[in-house]
Amino acid sequence: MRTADASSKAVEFSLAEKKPKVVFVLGGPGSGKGTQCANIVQHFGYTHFSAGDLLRAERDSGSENGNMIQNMMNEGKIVPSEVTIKLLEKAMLESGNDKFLIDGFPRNEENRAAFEAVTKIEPEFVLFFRCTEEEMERRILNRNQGRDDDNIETIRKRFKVFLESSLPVIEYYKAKGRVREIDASKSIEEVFEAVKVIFTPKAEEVKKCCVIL
Ligand SMILES: Nc1ncnc2c1ncn2[C@@H]1O[C@H](COP(=O)(O)OP(=O)(O)O)[C@@H](O)[C@H]1O
Ligand SMILES: Nc1ccn([C@@H]2O[C@H](COP(=O)(O)OP(=O)(O)O)[C@@H](O)[C@H]2O)c(=O)n1
Ligand SMILES: [Mg+2]
Repeated sequence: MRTADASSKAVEFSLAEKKPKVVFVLGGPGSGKGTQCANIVQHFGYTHFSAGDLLRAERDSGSENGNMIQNMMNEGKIVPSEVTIKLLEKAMLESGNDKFLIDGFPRNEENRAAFEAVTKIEPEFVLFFRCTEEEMERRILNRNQGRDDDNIETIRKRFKVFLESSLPVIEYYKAKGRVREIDASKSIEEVFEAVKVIFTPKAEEVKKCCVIL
């Protein structure tokens, strides 16, 4: 039997076997990724994994990587892919679902290339929440989740990492026609209206349209 602790070879085989559907959810810190993923889960049957949440849980579990993760997060830096991908694989394999929202990943080229090499999974599409820095900063400073990295000094570092390392990943998928971009500066409800259009199967849109007619 393949377990979560199985060798990476077996895990790779198992994920390839299951061929899960993956949507990457990207956007700057505070753009609303987690908020909208919770809405998508309720309406569209996906399972949501936030790379940041998985890393924080790993840090808090007393793992040998705990200090490294904490130090990277405090600097707004991106944890080596090996660590994050193992956590994502384990979570996906244990979930039993076959549709995943992967939030805050891939955050740099190393994340992207390593995930593809290890899992052989290509995302269905990339949901990109575009938001101004001014608005993201305001949201993070009001977030009140007790996160050490939600302070102005670290926020500025995270914005820089987003521009330098994460935007190129979005550009990579844009060139492949896989990015679905949303104006995330609007209210939570307005953003979700735009999200719903993207996740609603085309046939259902036609059905709705026919009922109205
Ligand atoms: N569209 C929005 N308008 C105003 N506040 C929002 C919006 N989306 C999310 N928020 C709030 O902003 C903060 C950051 O949202 P979050 O979903 O944690 O973003 P991310 O995961 O991208 O960092 C949270 O406190 C959330 O309640
Ligand atoms: N793929 C990822 C995602 C997050 N992280 C780390 O986790 C931190 C918080 O990520 P997050 O996704 O929870 O943050 P938000 O964008 O939700 O504010 C990042 O600043 C990184 O230090 C990472 O190293 N690699
Ligand atoms: Mg988040």
